[in-house]
Amino acid sequence: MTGRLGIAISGGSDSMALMHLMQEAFEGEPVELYAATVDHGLRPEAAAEAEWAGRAAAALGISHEVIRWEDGPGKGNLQGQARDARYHLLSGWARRNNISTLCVAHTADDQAETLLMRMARAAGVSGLSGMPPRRVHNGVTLLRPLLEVTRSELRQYLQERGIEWCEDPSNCDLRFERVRARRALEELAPLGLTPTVLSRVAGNMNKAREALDWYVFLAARDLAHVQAGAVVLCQRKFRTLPSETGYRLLVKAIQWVAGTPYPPRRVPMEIAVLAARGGGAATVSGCHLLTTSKQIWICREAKAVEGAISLPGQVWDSRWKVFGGDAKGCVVRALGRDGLRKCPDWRAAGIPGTVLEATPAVWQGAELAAAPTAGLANGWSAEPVANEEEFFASLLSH
Ligand SMILES: Nc1ncnc2c1ncn2[C@@H]1O[C@H](COP(=O)(O)OP(=O)(O)OP(=O)(O)O)[C@@H](O)[C@H]1O
Repeated sequence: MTGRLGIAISGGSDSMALMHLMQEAFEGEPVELYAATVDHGLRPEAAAEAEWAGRAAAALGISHEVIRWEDGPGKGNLQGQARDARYHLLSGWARRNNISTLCVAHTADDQAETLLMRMARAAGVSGLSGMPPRRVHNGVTLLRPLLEVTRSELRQYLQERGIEWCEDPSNCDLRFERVRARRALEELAPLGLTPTVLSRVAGNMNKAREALDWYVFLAARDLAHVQAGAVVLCQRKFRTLPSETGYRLLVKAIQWVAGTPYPPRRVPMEIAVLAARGGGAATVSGCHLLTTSKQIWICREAKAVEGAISLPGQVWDSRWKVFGGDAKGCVVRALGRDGLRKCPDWRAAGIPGTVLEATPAVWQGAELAAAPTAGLANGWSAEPVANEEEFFASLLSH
């Protein structure tokens, strides 16, 4: 069976080299290569460069598509928006073409620049792991096979074969932090801080991160469970964890409860860790952290789910399914403080009121028809879409 591999080519030296290297590596193998270029429409020359990249692919017999960024950019960080759009468009293209793996041409130089920029933000082990060699984006596996190869090695390879590439003028624009980092690296090279060495540091950090994730997973197995869609930790055991393990466990719990791939910012997280250790409360990333005499609960923040509304049987807040009773004229909304007051038996389950307020209830206009999590089932059930095992599994994925 023939497999398909995608290559994201900008027309720059790195991705041109990647395309040629892959063409050489898979010559005669049952692998079909597909290339794509995103035309962001941000520079007048971009369309011509994308077409040029297409001709370069065609010359190697590789099918190529130009993908235009039709609906951007909006206000704010232009580079960030262009990058997010690029990954979104490329992964969409890959999915449409049954390409499960897409290669991008980040080099050791890119990795070193990333590391330097993250150091400037006082990054920890995860940040200093740099860009991962493999990650899944939007259901497509992104591979970075050139992370240990330098840009100058790739350019030498291209020059030796007389292969041309496009120079992107923004690579010299000192308004961009990445360009300034590149300049700084030239100064640092005499100290031995070369792209190769820094990308090796990222590799070492990546191994340390994997080890930490493993200990976080073991700790969670020992002291965490999932209840009413919230992550619940044993406070006594949590206090004995090394601070980095506890910090990472809370980050992952908050990400899981909030359903976001992005970790919360450092400062609110540090406040949350202090609250968890000291028996207090905190709000971070649309989640509420509260403590009872023996437990730490991480639940959805009531305010974050105030506007969430769905029909019975549909998924509510991307997290719950409510079903069972007579659905006529009913909608699913958060139980909220008002709803909780209408549930006389809510204390029986031993779940804090703040946690229950952010769980789903069935409403008929202003009337509470059912609140299955708060002891008022009336023939209805509420089940989280993701189970506890998925929380544990999320601790090992990044
Ligand atoms: N316009 C584009 N079309 C297709 N692929 C691109 C395009 N721009 C970049 N790429 C791919 O991404 C790789 C990295 O490029 P670049 O360093 O500009 O990316 P980035 O995505 O901004 O990096 P980062 O993720 O570090 O911000 C390129 O080598 C190429 O494989």
